[in-house]
Amino acid sequence: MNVIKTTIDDLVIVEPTLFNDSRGYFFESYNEKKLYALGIQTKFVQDNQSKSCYGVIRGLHYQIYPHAQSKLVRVLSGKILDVCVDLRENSPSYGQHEAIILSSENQRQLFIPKGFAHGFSVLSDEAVVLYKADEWYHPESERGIAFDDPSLKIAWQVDPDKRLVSDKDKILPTLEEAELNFQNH
Ligand SMILES: Cc1cn([C@H]2C[C@H](O)[C@@H](COP(=O)(O)OP(=O)(O)O[C@H]3O[C@H](C)C(=O)[C@H](O)[C@H]3O)O2)c(=O)[nH]c1=O
Repeated sequence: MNVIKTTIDDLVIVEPTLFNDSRGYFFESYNEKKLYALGIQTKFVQDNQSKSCYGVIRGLHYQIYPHAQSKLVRVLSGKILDVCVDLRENSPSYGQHEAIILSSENQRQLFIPKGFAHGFSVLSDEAVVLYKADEWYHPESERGIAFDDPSLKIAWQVDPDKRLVSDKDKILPTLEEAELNFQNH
């Protein structure tokens, strides 16, 4: 297992070690001790899983303090473009985003610290996404930013005619309008 830095501090790709043989493959999909040794010292408390068809865009979502969540995202089947927007106050990359391909082919995982809005688009016919969170779901603290906020310039890589977004996500505010309030007081 190793980590790969991205263009945004603290947002890292986790690459598990795969053991391939004539039967198929095996890998440790989660190992708290090895993640700690790699600097991801997070105690996760909840697993989420969603299935989506091609063209779905979920996000951009986050929970505000004190329920802000770190996440560890992976793809059980299919392929997604995982997008994280840095909302951390005073971050040199505030408002910037990373877009990373996660798939059941590359078996890459993405560690997303607190302070990011998270979303993904589905690039395969279907994708099943599993992600761990280090804070429980707290609906009153849920916030979001419009996936198509022009200031973010996110290229979701899906056919606009086949885009499928929830009614809730269609009316999210832009980054400029959003309530942030992540900071650890
Ligand atoms: C997030 C969540 C949702 N729910 C319920 C609430 C709704 O009745 C139903 C679907 O929720 P929602 O439409 O918010 O699901 P997504 O659009 O996939 O939301 C997720 O999308 C992006 C990619 C994220 O990173 C977030 O973790 C999460 O917000 O599940 C729960 O019961 N527990 C939960 O932790």
